[in-house]
Amino acid sequence: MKKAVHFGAGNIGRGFIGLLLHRAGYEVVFADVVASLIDDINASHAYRIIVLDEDVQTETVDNVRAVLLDSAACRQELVDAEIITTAVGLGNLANLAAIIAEGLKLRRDQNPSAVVNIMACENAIRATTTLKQEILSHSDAELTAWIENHVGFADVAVDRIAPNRAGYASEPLDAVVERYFEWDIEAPTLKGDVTIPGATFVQQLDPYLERKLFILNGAHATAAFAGYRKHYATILDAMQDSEIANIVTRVQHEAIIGLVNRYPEFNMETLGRYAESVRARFLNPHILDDVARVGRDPLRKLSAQDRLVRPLLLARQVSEETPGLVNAIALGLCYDNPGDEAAVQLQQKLRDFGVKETVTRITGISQETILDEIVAAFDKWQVFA
Ligand SMILES: NC(=O)C1=CN([C@@H]2O[C@H](COP(=O)(O)OP(=O)(O)OC[C@H]3O[C@@H](n4cnc5c(N)ncnc54)[C@H](O)[C@@H]3O)[C@@H](O)[C@H]2O)C=CC1
Ligand SMILES: O=P(O)(O)OC[C@H]1O[C@](O)(CO)[C@@H](O)[C@@H]1O
Repeated sequence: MKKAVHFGAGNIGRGFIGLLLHRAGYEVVFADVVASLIDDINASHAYRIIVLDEDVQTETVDNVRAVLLDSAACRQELVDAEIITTAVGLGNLANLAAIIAEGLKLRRDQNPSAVVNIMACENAIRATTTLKQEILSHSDAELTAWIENHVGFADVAVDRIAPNRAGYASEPLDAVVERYFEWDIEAPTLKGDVTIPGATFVQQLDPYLERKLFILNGAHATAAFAGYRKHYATILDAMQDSEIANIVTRVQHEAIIGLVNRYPEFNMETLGRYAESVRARFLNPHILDDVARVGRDPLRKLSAQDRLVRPLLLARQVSEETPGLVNAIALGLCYDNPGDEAAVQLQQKLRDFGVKETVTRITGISQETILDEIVAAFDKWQVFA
């Protein structure tokens, strides 16, 4: 039976990537850093997916195993895997790279002719390319040459809201998800034949990736930051506040202006419909998604290449004003959740450097006009402190 190794047995790993690989006929081996999770998976070799929609449906994923990340078993699993995927969080990819490089070295020695494909299913621009660079930094010239010939690195966009168990889960491994999903895979960089029913194979990923990261994740982050500021617990609560819903819609509209200018295949109407469908997903009454989960790691979400700053700069190429994205970035700066390490660091930066200097340090934005707009919006949101 063909085998896939998936790093990160968390919400999206179990609830989406593991599921589609299982449906595609792979035995899925999860690799994770949490020992109790490994034990649970190896005790049952199966888990449930709970799909939250008007009717709640369940599906069982079986034939799964798990290994601890930094173990000999983990490296050995890579020797005969056909697919290697990750969903560990962008910041954790570097921790995987040395282990994957070591596993690929074993593979070169034990199974040299078979090809394998790697896909990093993280919310970021071209995370697989980032992972490839990290892996190659742990490889000598000989291994690098073998990797270039035998390992495909396909960038992907993955879209399915998989919240933190949302009240419906009763077993430790239950994964709760919305019904909608989309997994776009950039086909030209794959090695050999890859068939994953339900995935979409595309020639050029950028339009798909940016559409998803800006119109969905950017809007979601906005709802989370605004929701936290106005003391709501969930995205659903936040989206039912008309002021927040308007800002979210505005953020999407501005992102669309930039995307339509950048990609000839897009137009305002189709992206407008996409944005509307995304807002409907945020309003799914069965999904109780914590604003803290969706807003997690504001330093990453406010960085130059991520879901708010990049669309702002794209929109500013064609529009003089972007009040939605300016507000979203200001709300991100206001995110002072003491339970979020990056938020704590962000608040320290604000104290150390002031608002304007902090924005430049985090986002890379240096244009005075935009900085002044963000500072003004930040000041305005202090009323909800
Ligand atoms: N939850 C969602 O709806 C979606 C998440 N994503 C992306 O997927 C990634 C994971 O997100 P979630 O599943 O929500 O997070 P999560 O926190 O539920 O799962 C992450 C898993 O990775 C494990 N992990 C952390 N560092 C690791 C390492 N170095 N090696 C192996 N395992 C490690 C954790 O123990 C955890 O089990 C993120 O990049 C996120 O942006 C993408 C689309 C949807
Ligand atoms: O996983 P991140 O990048 O921290 O951001 C959370 C976002 O990811 C998702 O979990 C999946 O795209 C969204 O629900 C949310 O917008």
